[in-house]
Amino acid sequence: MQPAAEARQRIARLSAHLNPTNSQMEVNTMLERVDCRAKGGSPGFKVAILGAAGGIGQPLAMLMKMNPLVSVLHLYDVVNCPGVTADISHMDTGAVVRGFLGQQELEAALTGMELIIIPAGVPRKPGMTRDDLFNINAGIVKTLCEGIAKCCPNAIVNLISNPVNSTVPIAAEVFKRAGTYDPKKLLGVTMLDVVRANTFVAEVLGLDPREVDVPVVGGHAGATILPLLSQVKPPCSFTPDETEYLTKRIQDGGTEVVQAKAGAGSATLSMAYAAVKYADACLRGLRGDAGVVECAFVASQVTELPFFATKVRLGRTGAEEVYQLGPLNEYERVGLEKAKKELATSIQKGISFIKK
Ligand SMILES: NC(=O)c1ccc[n+]([C@@H]2O[C@H](COP(=O)([O-])OP(=O)(O)OC[C@H]3O[C@@H](n4cnc5c(N)ncnc54)[C@H](O)[C@@H]3O)[C@@H](O)[C@H]2O)c1
Ligand SMILES: O=C(O)C[C@H](O)C(=O)O
Repeated sequence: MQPAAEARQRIARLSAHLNPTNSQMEVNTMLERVDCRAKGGSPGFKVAILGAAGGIGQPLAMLMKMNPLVSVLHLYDVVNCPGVTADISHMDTGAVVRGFLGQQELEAALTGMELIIIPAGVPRKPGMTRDDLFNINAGIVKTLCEGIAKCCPNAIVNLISNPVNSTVPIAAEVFKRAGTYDPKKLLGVTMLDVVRANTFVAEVLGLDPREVDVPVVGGHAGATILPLLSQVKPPCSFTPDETEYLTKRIQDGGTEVVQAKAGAGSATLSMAYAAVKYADACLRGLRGDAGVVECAFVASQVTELPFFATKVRLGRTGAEEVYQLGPLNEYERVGLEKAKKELATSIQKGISFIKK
């Protein structure tokens, strides 16, 4: 018997006898991985990037092609995707890359995928807020999520397109309408706020940023970005001036890049880095690794708002545990009230866009 056929039989036997709680879907996923290995691809997960030819999409595609947890990488965009795909596909890493161009190929891009990363949409120019992107990006996210609901309803979705505070509620409403909504699987990516917070705090403390862990909660726009400097690891303290400087710099990190790029877009390279850091955490969770915890904007009961960013534990089914805020100091309590006010409006705007 061929090794692949043997492995298929072994998985089918083992999952039936050893772990009867495995769903048929989980067994199928394991079998697909064996098939992929038999065809020369690496074992791992199937990942699609929607908006793969853009400023974030291209470096994100490159970094995901380098990720050993990825076996199949689908790149989808409405322009320039064949070139990006040809380029990335020459990298001698394990993942098999396929490109998909235009709405007519969206379903093929999505079918069978386990993780979908969405950086599709327009970026800011100087003078704009993230909310100014709503009119264009809301429709893009709606269309892509309708495709996900139809073709890969069980996939984990990492949503990057701005304004995240509204696009996540839009995606949730699309999935609810389609009857496929699983709150654990819809994750708004706020990792760049954490990456920036770690960097800026490390600068002030004179530490290596890799040793620093700053929880950033709330949402992903201006005052809704709330770094919890009282909970920084390793434990440390800041003067009121340092707290004010760091909080403002973290909240305005996106604008700092938009202004420096002077009309040529917003953060792309640091965002691709943050997106891969986050996607890798999701894949480790899917693989069953224990203790994978990162911040994300998710369906939440931590506050009275339906969505909120906090630390979440990522597991086989997505965001399996949403952590509470922990003790806040007075500065953070004031920041939280301000964040919640702005967030409530942005969340409602997203929900109304679908319900109108
Ligand atoms: N969450 C975050 O922390 C964060 C950080 C940076 C940027 N962003 C957001 O990410 C988005 C993308 O930024 P960028 O710099 O890559 O922009 P970009 O314009 O360089 O790239 C966007 C890509 O999306 C594609 N696209 C447009 N409509 C599409 C559709 N219907 N289907 C598939 N692809 C489509 C475009 O063709 C383009 O290639 C923006 O909304 C930006 O604000 C979010
Ligand atoms: O600032 C932006 O518009 C892009 C992104 O949200 C960021 O934080 O860099």
